[in-house]
This record gives sequence, structure tokens and C-alpha cells, in this order.
Amino acid sequence: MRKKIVAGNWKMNKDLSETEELLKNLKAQVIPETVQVIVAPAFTNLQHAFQSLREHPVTVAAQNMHQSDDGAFTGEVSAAMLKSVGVQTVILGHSERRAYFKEDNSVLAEKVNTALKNDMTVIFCFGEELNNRKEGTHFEVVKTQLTEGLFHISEDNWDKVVLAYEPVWAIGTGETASPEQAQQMHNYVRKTVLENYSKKISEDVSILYGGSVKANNAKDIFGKPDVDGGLIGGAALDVESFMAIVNAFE
Ligand SMILES: O=C[C@H](O)COP(=O)(O)O
Repeated sequence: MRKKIVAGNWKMNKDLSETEELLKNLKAQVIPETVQVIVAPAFTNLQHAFQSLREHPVTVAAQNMHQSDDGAFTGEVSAAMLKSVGVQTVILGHSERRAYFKEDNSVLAEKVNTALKNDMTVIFCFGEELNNRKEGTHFEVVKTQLTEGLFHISEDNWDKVVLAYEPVWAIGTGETASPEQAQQMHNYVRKTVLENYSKKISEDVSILYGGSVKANNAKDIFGKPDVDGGLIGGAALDVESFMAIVNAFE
């Protein structure tokens, strides 16, 4: 059975004291047993977050990592470094990484390999831009991102993969894909996984939706059969709104 997951991507927000405050508030909440909650603070705060959440049912993820094991890559962080501070989960392929840091499908394929080789869980993000949707090429774009960035992995790696569909036009814009648009794409993604892997894998993989998910729209989006949770940006920066989204599953 696939997991229900709500992941908060804090992006480049929250310094150490703000992170401490947010984690303190988060730890005061009751996390429903049926939902896996993940938070992804900035690199500098990962170790603190991991230590702080040790006894709490919230997973800490990194927002990115480098594809190489080590070496002369100024400013970068490796899988081994993440693991050394307790982090076992990494978000890869976020549209902001693709757009601002020019991460293409082939680099992402390498990052996926490195993460899996290090026994890490990957939250693999993909999604079309507005012009793709206007032109009607959104399914094709998503298929290419999955095929070139992820579908080289073997069947036995899929228990370490979570998919996150994030239409770029809905990220941080206040514009959300309708629950029907999200369901249509998630269903397409599941079918695309099935074209390449077993029925069990396509049925078991969790597919998250991301893009302006808020407390007031989460229930409708999460109510769709192929939507297994959310990757939350802005609304994850406040515990009350984040927990309202987590509890939208109830
Ligand atoms: O990683 C999260 C997504 O980019 C969604 O961000 P948002 O909820 O602020 O639109």
C-alpha cells in the first residue's frame, strides 16, 4: 500500500533560530500515524533539525545534493555529508534547481543514482511550465523528465522513490492546479510508471502534488485517488498552516 506523505520544503527560508522555533512548534503537534511528515530545512540547519526531531515522527530531508561522492565542487554537499548528519532523504529535480541552477535530466539521473547508491530516499520532482500546458505538451514534457531522469533505475529501487508533480506555473504563484488537473496528471504518471515497471510498483509509488497547496485547498486535492500527498512550499513555513494541510487527510 502506498504511503500518504506531506513534505514541507522550506527552500532558502529560516535561519537557525527561526528553524529552532519552527521545529519547537512542530514538535508540539500530534502527527497522525497515517501520514508521513517530512521537513526540508536549509543545509545549514539539517544537523540541528535531525537532532531536534530524533524522538519525533517527522523525517528530515535535504533540498538537494551533488552527484559526485566528493571532490572539488565548491559550495556543494555530498550524499555522504548528508548521511553523516542523519539525513536519509533528498529532494531532487525541484523546478527551481532545474531553472536557476540548470540541472537537466541527465544530471538528475546521476544524482538519483548517487542517492540510491547511498541508500537514500529520493523525492523526485518534475512538472511542466505554463507554455507547455498552453501548447498542450505537458504530458510529453513530464514523460521526458521521468524517462530521462528516473526511469533508468531498477525495479528494486522503487521503495526508495517518491514522485512529486509540481506544475511550475503553480509554484509560489497562488495559482493551484485544480484537483481534476492534478488527478489527470497523477493518473498519467502512474500509467507511465506502469509502462516501464511492474503493476505493484505503479500502484505502490506515492505521487505528491506541489504548487500553492494551502489549508483551504489541500482536502480537495488530496481527495483525488492518485494524489498521495503534497510537497508544500510557502504554507510549510508556518506550523499552523502546515498542520492544517497534514490534517487534511483526516
Ligand atoms: O517545493 C514546494 C513547491 O515548490 C511548492 O511551493 P508553494 O507551495 O510555495 O507553491
